[in-house]
Formats: sequence, structure tokens, C-alpha cells
Amino acid sequence: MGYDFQDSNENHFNVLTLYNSTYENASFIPMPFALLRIPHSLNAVSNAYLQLIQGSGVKMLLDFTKEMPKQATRLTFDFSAVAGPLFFEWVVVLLFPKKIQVMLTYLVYEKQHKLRTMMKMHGLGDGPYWIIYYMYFLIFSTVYLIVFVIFGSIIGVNFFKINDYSIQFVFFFSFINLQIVLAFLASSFFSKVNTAQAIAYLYIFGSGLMAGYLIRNFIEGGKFPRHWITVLEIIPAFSLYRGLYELGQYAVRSSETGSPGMRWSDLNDHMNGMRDVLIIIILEWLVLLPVAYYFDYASSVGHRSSPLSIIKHLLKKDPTWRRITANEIDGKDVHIEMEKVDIIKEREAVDQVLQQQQTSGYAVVCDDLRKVYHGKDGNPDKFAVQGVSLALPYGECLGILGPNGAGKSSFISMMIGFVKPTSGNAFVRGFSIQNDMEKIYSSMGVCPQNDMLWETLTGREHLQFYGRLKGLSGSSLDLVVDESLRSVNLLHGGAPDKQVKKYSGGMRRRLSVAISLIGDAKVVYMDEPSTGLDPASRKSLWSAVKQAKQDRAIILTTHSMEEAETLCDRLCIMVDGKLQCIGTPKENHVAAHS
Ligand SMILES: Nc1ncnc2c1ncn2[C@@H]1O[C@H](COP(=O)(O)OP(=O)(O)OP(=O)(O)O)[C@@H](O)[C@H]1O
Repeated sequence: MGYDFQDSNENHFNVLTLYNSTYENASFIPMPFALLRIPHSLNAVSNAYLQLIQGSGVKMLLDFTKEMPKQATRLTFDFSAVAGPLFFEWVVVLLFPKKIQVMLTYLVYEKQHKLRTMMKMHGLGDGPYWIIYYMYFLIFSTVYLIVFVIFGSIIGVNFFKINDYSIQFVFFFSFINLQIVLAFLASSFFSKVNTAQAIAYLYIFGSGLMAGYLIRNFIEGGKFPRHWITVLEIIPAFSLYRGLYELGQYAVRSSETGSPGMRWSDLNDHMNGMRDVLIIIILEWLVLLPVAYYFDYASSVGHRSSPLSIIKHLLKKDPTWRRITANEIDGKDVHIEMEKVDIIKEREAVDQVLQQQQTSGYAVVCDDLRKVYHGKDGNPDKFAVQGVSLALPYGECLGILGPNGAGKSSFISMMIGFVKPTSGNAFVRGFSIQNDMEKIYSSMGVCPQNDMLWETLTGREHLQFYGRLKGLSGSSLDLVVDESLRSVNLLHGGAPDKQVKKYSGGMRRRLSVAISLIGDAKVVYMDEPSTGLDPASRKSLWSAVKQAKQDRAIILTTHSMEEAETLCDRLCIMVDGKLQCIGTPKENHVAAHS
């Protein structure tokens, strides 16, 4: 069933005309701002919905009846057909940027706080991450909309009651899917939650208002070519608006003439834009899904911070992507020293392991690993790590000692996949950090220099989560979690069940260490694990690390010779990005003091 828009202008009351006239009326303006405060729970959404209908909706109709008494009287009980498009659009699209529980914020928050990388480092692959979040968002949004539509139908809103439910479902469900993909795509462009939220809100209100104004004028004006309206609907807010517009039109028509609402057969009507809208939304979803996945993957690994840097890389114009050779580095103004015998020996040992292709026999093999941070704004390049070569057998704890700025964290960052090496390579259990980071993650534990924790989760929940990622479950998980909490002195005094935001700095640190050791991580990196701990906590931490190192390789950085001597089987001293000496703590103690 179709209708002529010109006709509807002349003979029928038009839903968007009413919207326009009332929008200019001050009583209607607060509606979007009231919507801004809609809480996340469905209960609260229903309240807001009711308030809207009973409050501004009724007032709006009263104001409107002064101007057009006849039509308004007939439509008094059809609020949603009147306010439906704009109201519904905001409610639907509000799912996109809405604070902490909603998609974009979730995704950007985890990126900003490097929690995504942390999860990845503990074995959560991109595929499972996507599936979990996609399903979570999809179920949450679908339930939200189903309840919304059912609620609207129960209280007799024509917009929902009259139109075929299966069309409404397909339309909203495909739009939700598109929205989720857009959230993933947008999240790879943002690194800060606040920026993401601000821009998302601007987008919502800007595109909502523009869609309302343009689509309505273009459709009803009749002068704008139809196919250009379809092109405009590539913008998701426009396609959403057009779909709502069509449903609204059928609801209005039904109120006036008693005709049925939109049915599937009506999609064949060339004046009904719903078919184009559905095709556009589904095609867009299909195209953007792999694009969003790629950008999200690339930006989540930490090597490529944003899609822009990826594009630059693809165009090969980004200088930070230039591989530089060892000779190139050494050719610059770098002071070349004679290497100490122990460093030469270590390098020879590494060469031998590489030649014999025995990297899998070692926990870690680093081959001439280098990191250069390219200088910006005229600043010179920083050679943070300059040719580190070492081989670490299983079961050994290697300490890296050095002053501030020596390059210790840069070295660890390369090993855990935070930053890409400028040149050289390293092998963890035989897997290259250049190509096989995903495989390395499944057997790796990390205690980063800055604690990466969820403020609203408890210590126990953190350990349960990471324990599950390592394949533990049921009673064995509970046992391991309790043991883990005990080992870092967090089992008593209610600490396990406190939210992390209530933890002191020392407690956070100990929790980070416990996370790095949970499960069967064969290679563990600890970047200054005891920073900020009091002597008693440090001692208990040391005993936890000592116990843990029996069946795994550990690389830890520290400023404390005492810590290095207590925990490490071998120790190296790093200065200006170079290893100065490597040996047992005893040998290095002498070296450090000579
Ligand atoms: N992202 C970066 N961009 C540019 N320079 C950096 C970056 N990260 C580190 N650097 C520089 O590289 C050098 C090594 O830094 P790094 O943090 O690795 O040292 P560190 O030994 O871990 O120091 P600390 O003990 O203070 O943590 C420093 O001069 C630092 O300023």
C-alpha cells in the first residue's frame, strides 16, 4: 500500500510537519535534553518514556491544538506517530555513545586504560573479544528495543501497534547491528573516552536534526531527486530517520483513515523508502564489518595507534614505520664502545641458538633488538634500546637493572607487544615477536609498569577473569585465585572483595603481580614490580615471585640491587639502551661497584 507524499501534505496531517511546528515551540525543546538523562536500566527507560508521553508530549499536543484543533484532536492518542521519528531516533541512537555501559565508551575505555591490550596479553584473542562484545551489545540493545516496542504497544501507541512487527524487528535489528559495527569502527579512532563521548553526542544531535530537516524537506518538497535521497541514506542517521519516517507515515494514515499499517507487500511501493533503507543498512553492515575488524585489530595491538597511522603506513609516508638497520643506527652519532666479554659471549650464544634453529628450546631469545623513537618537532631521534641480545633458559629469572631512561621499559614493551621493534627480533618459546605475538600471548604473564585494572572490579574478580582466560574454571579456579591472593598478601581484611578503586597504590601493585603469575604463564615480564611497596609488602611479594619462578622464566626490571640479588639468577645492567654487563648477581654486584 502506498501513498503520495504530495497528497499527504495536502489532505492529511503529516507527522513531521507537526514535529517541525512543535519543535519551534519552547515546550518541546527540552525533550532531547531530558532524553540525555535516560538511565541505562530498562525500568528507567520506561519511566522516561512515560514522562515524555505524559509530560512534554501532552503539553505539546495541547499547544498544538490551539493552532490546528481538528487534526490534533484526532491524533491525541497517537503520540508516537507524532513524535516518533525524532524521539525514537534519539532513544535508539543514544545506545551508541551512552556513558560507561554503552558500546563506544566500553570499547574506548578499555583501549584508553590499555585493558584491551592487557586482556590480549593474557590470551584473549581479537576474535573472541569481538564475539563476546558483539553478542553482549546485540543482546542488550535487542532486549532494550523489544521491551520498548512491547511497552509502546501495550499502552496503545499506534506507531508500534499498527505496523507489522516483523518489519519493525528487521529494521531495528539491522540498524542495531550497523550501530555496533560503527561503534567498533569509531572506537579505533579515539584513544580518550571523553573525546569519544563529546564527538558522539555532537554526532547524535547534529545528524538527528539534519536528518529530520533534510529528509523531510526533500521528501515532501518533491523537487529533490529520489535517488539522491537514497544516496543521503548511506549516512546511518539518515537511513534510521527515513525508516522511522515511513513507519510514522503509515501510523498517521492509519489513525486518519483506519487503513492498516505497513506490511511487507508495501515495500514494493516505489514511494515507500523502507526497502531502500533496509538494503542500505544491511549492505553497509556487510561492508563495514571487515573494515571495522581490521582497524580495531590494528589499533588494539598497540603498534598502530590509529587508523590514520595505518593509512599512512599503507601509503608508506609515515617515517616512524621505516625499518632501520643496525648499521644505520651505528652510523649516526652514537658512541661505540668496546663490548665487555660477557656481552660478547651472550651474543655468540644467541648466534649459535639462531644458527641451530633452537629458539624453541629457550624461553626467550633476543637477537639484536633495537628501538628508536623518532624525534618530533625537530627533536633528535631517541635510541632507547640499542642491540640487545640475550638467551634466557626456562626456569631462569633475569633481572634488568638500570637508571631512569636506560631503556628497560622500552625493552619490555617490545617483548610484550606494546611497541614494535625498530629492528632485530626476539623469540619467545620459538615464536617471533614480529609475527607471532598472538601465539606468544597464550603463555605469557605481564605486570606492566603502570597498573592496568578495572576500577569497578574487585581484586578477586580480576583474578577470576584472567584465570578463566588461562583456561581455569570451577573449584580449581577458586583455589588458584585464593592462593594467588594469599601469595601477595591480599587475602585478608576484605581486600579480595573490595573494588579496585578503593585499593591503595601498593595493593594495586600486588594485584598486578598476582595477575601476571596466575595460570600457567611460562614467560612472565615484570616491569618494576615492587615500585611503591613498603618493606613488608615487598618481602611478601618477593616470596611470591621466588615461588613462581620455579617453573617459568621471568624477566624483571628494577632499580633495586637488593631485589635483583634476591630474585634473579642472572642480572644485566642496562645504560643508554645498551647492556653493559650480564652475569650472576654476584658478578654484577662487583661490576656495578667498579
Ligand atoms: N614513546 C616514547 N617516545 C619517545 N621517547 C620515549 C618514549 N618512551 C620512552 N622514551 C625515551 O626512551 C628512553 C628510555 O625510556 P624507558 O622508559 O624505556 O627507560 P626506563 O629504563 O624504563 O626508565 P624508568 O626506569 O624511568 O622507567 C628515555 O629517554 C625516554 O625518554
